[in-house]
This record gives sequence, C-alpha cells and structure tokens, in this order.
Amino acid sequence: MMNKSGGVAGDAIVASGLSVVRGDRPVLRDLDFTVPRGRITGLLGPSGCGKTTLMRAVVGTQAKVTGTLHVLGHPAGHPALRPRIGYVTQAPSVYDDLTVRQNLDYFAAVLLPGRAHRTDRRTAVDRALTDVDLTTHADALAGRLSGGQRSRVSLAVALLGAPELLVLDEPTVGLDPVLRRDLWDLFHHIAADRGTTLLVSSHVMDEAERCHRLLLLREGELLADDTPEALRHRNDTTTVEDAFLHLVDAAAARDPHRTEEPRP
Ligand SMILES: Nc1ncnc2c1ncn2[C@@H]1O[C@H](COP(=O)(O)OP(=O)(O)OP(=O)(O)O)[C@@H](O)[C@H]1O
Repeated sequence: MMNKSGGVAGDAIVASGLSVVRGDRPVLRDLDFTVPRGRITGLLGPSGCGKTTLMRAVVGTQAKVTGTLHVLGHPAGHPALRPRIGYVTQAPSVYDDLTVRQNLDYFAAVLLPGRAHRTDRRTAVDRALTDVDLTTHADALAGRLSGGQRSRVSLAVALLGAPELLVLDEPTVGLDPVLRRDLWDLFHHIAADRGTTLLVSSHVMDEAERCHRLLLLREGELLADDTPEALRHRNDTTTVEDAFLHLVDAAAARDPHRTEEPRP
C-alpha cells in the first residue's frame, strides 16, 4: 500500500524531497528514495558526496534537514526511534581504558538497566561478542586493539539492543579482505535471520554487489535507487561500478557545467 510519501507500508525509510544544507552549502538535494525492511541497502558514492550527511539525517542528528523523512513509521529524530536504531559512525566510539566486555557491559547497562535485566544483559553481551567474532578478545583493553577490531567493538555495541534498523557508516574501511567478507556475511545473517534493516555506506564499489538494493549518490544527488542486477541490466554493464560510471557520464552530459568529482 502506498503512503503519502510514495513509500509502501513495509519500508523502513521513506524520503521525499529530502534536502540538507551544511554551512551555507546544499549537501543533499531533493532526494526521493525508500529503504525496504529486512534488506541490506548500500549507500554508495565518492568521498564527500553526502553519505554521512544522509545517515545523520536518518538517525536524527543532522541539522537543517528539509523535506519528508520517515523512519520506522516516525519522523526522523523522533524520541521513540532511539532504542530501535543502531548507528555506527566512522570513528569507533569505544572506551580505550575498558576491556571489550566492559565496554559492552557499560552500554548494555544503559540499554537494560537494573538488577532484573542482569541475565538479559549477559545474554546480549555474549551474543554481540559472538556476532562480531571478538569472544577471544573479550578481556583485551579496547585501546590495545587494531583499528578493525575497534570498529567491530562499535558494531557490537550497536547490536546490543537488537535494533530494527542498523545504520553503518563505512564499516569495512581499513579491514582486510577476509574480515570484510566475514562482516558482509554477518550483515546478511542479521538481515535474513533477525529481519533487521541495514543501511550501509561504502565508497568501494565491489561492496555494492553484496547489497540487495543500492542508493547511488553523487554530489548530493541520487543517481539511482535500484537493485544491483537492475542497475547492471539497465546500463548494459557487467559490474555496478561500470553502471555507476555510466550514470555519472550521462549526468555530466546532461549538465556539462557541473564540476566533476574524483571517481570512486
Ligand atoms: N560540518 C560541516 N560544515 C560544512 N560542510 C560540511 C560539514 N561536514 C561535511 N561537510 C560537507 O558536506 C559534504 C558531504 O559530506 P559527507 O561527510 O556527508 O560526505 P561522505 O560522502 O560521507 O564522505 P566520506 O566518504 O569522505 O565520508 C562534503 O562536501 C563536506 O565537505
């Protein structure tokens, strides 16, 4: 069933005419898109195209947002959404002087306070440690972990509350190929088994192929909102990267005065 913004009732995110100004510059321009529930939607585009800004708008931390943006049935930023969304920023937010488990215990105590939830907290912490494959590092100080391990602690924190929507800003940056593959396997597991919706940003185009749907951004404008297969098919290319470049060239041909961004 269509709603007022053009999305269907099953959509986790519905944006219509979404624009954001940062400083005095328009950073997102008049975006219309939807993000279906229980699927992995990739947000792809070159550095500086507005991926983080879009994610901040979705989680409700971005100022100067105009247009319509509904998340899990509420306007973005609604207080009711706080426990339902997990957000992992590019900079891991963990306490270096606590162990991995102590970090998780701390955030679990915020989410599930009180003696009555002791067992639930332990279960949630153990599950999150297993999810991100850090069980063997549970007693290591976060400050002594590698960059990739620290970002997995941040991801574990976001998983603690079993959020319905996970917003992950470049979660695989700096990870080796094996860890990247394992994390994508985890994302698929979370979407398929828990019905969680994932919005995952990346500027690495080969990760696009791992998503159910893609939002391709360039200079604050949406070039495409489609499945990887449909993008390849429609642009007659064998990879999403080539489809993206095709779309960039087509956009540049329509608007030759626009400054070209470095390609991803
Ligand atoms: N605090 C700010 N004030 C003004 N402009 C900003 C601010 N933060 C970011 N911008 C600008 O907004 C645009 C989009 O930034 P954003 O961080 O959303 O891009 P991104 O696609 O996430 O980039 P990256 O992949 O490098 O993280 C950029 O051109 C950036 O220069």
